[in-house]
Amino acid sequence: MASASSQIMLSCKNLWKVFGARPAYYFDTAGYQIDPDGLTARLRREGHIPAVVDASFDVKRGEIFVIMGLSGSGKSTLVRCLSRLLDIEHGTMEFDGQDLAKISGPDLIEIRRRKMGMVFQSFGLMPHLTALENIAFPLKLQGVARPEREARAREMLELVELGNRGDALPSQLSGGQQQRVGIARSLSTNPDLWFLDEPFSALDPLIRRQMQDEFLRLQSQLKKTIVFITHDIMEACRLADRIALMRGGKIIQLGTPAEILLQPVDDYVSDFTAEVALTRAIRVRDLARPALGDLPEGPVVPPAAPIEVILPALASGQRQFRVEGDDSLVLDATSVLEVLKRDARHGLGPEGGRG
Ligand SMILES: Nc1ncnc2c1ncn2[C@@H]1O[C@H](COP(=O)(O)OP(=O)(O)OP(=O)(O)O)[C@@H](O)[C@H]1O
Repeated sequence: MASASSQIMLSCKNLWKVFGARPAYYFDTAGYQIDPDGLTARLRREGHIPAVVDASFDVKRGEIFVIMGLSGSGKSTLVRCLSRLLDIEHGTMEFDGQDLAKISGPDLIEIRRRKMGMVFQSFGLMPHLTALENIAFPLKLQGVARPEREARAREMLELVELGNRGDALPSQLSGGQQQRVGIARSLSTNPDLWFLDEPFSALDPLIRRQMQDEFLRLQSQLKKTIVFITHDIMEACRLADRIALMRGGKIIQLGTPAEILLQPVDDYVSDFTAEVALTRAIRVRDLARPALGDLPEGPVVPPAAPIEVILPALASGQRQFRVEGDDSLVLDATSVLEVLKRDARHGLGPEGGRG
């Protein structure tokens, strides 16, 4: 079995990023124990912006790790630190056995070019290059020969289902198509760590939803390690394996979507999640419990299905459900009813829910 550490691709401890006149001043005393709340207050008092405050987390191999928070909470700054577009003031970021914070010069360029992929909200395509040329561009920077990079770019175009639009310029493509090109470009170098900063925010809601489905389809094939930023809780709950919720530079809760939705750490988090219809966002496996004694007769439900799928059976009196593929689990009507009650309190019925 793989060791726990090999399942972690990026391990961050006590990261700080501060904007202002002399941020380093506050961190350069060896051996001094930082009091995060005290230091944050002092930084603010003294005209600095603590944009990332003492952030610690691990990103596991193959997971979609979503960083979520309102505007100004520090999401982009954190990801810019992870990709080393910004230098941190304090902390460690272990990636591939090295402290990313300590790498510089050509080694850093190499890591960014070969091991990291990035997609931004503003698609960032070069307007005078075709879709195919845009996708091949990072490989050109790596010195890959033309036939090889074009073959790879064609493969990536197929992957994002734009195989017939390789010759189009960005201006000839829709927003969703441009973002597909951006995604294909960032994947052309086969990165180990894939950063996406609000990649679908500029798209209208319908296209956005399609792109989310597309993204999940891609991920089920590619199994990349992904850090995905969004300010949209619904998007976070749809896509994330785990969510880090930021406020004022701090990670205030880190957990699976179900943990964040069902066990919010405080009122801020529960307000943040109030408009998510749990019957859609919570899955059968989130509420299933170990079966005690004989398994119930009755319907078998897929573990990944949203619990709304069992509502018709619940309405016709079914009280227990078996979980497909795992005979040790059952789902009880009582736990589902709790979720229904919470949705009703927030005006989110099974039909009217927005999640
Ligand atoms: N280059 C900079 N100089 C000074 N302050 C900055 C700089 N970049 C970001 N900030 C500040 O840091 C804080 C965090 O900003 P950041 O852009 O990371 O937030 P965000 O959560 O990504 O917001 P949004 O969703 O609006 O992009 C904000 O107070 C912002 O004003």
